[in-house]
Amino acid sequence: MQLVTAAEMQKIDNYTVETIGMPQDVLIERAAMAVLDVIGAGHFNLDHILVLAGLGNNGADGVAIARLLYAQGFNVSLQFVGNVARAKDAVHRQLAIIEKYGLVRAEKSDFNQATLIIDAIFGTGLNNILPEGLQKMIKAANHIEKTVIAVDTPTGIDASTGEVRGAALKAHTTVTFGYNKLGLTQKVGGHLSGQVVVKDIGLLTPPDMTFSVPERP
Ligand SMILES: NC(=O)C1=CN([C@@H]2O[C@H](COP(=O)(O)OP(=O)(O)OC[C@H]3O[C@@H](n4cnc5c(N)ncnc54)[C@H](OP(=O)(O)O)[C@@H]3O)[C@@H](O)[C@H]2O)[C@H](O)CC1
Ligand SMILES: [K+]
Repeated sequence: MQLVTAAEMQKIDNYTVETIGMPQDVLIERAAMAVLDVIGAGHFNLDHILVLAGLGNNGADGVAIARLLYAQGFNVSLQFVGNVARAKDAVHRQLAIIEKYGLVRAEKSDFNQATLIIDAIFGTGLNNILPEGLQKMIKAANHIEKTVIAVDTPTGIDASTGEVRGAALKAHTTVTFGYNKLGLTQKVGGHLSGQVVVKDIGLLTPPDMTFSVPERP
């Protein structure tokens, strides 16, 4: 099995989008469908699903996941985490679509109501310690031991090293795309990621790609 760092995954993402020409929104849709596959295959309590979406492409995955769940009739709440004005274009495109679906973003969600939390706040683009407010929210969520499915990486875990950036949301399951991330197998990331499911979403690896981690059997 090949493990990758965040930078290597970014290179693969960019190659697939820029060189191969695969639209980013297609990858985001396939990522969302991959998470629904895992939800469908699991024994999760789906009575009230809370999706936490951030301002990067991880958040775009989360908004797409909320849309797919809503379209299937699930009781799903979507809470945006961060300043939506600073969100990436892919997130704005997904938010515009869910408005047409009639799914209204929740301003403030009560974690206690949720039976399942989908963590789509930060993924491989995490590049700094988490803001204080988010650290507090994560510690509170960990304290009530809600079932969490992490999208690509548990928020707060550095995908390359497994270190915690201030706080990290403990996941029951992590659905990661393309390749398993080194940070999900070591340090705190190795403990907080729960069961890691690697899903193919159509990412192509550059032919001249070199990996910093030797492939494991
Ligand atoms: N790229 C693709 O084709 C696909 C990506 N997938 C998903 O995308 C994420 C990676 O997306 P990216 O936008 O690079 O990163 P994140 O979503 O993790 O978010 C990073 C953004 O958040 C800001 N940021 C980072 N760290 C912090 C922090 N500690 N505090 C506050 N804000 C932070 C950062 O902003 P900067 O201005 O600092 O750069 C980013 O905007 C990947 O994990 C997948 O889930 C698709 O699934 C497949 C296609
Ligand atoms: K995440």
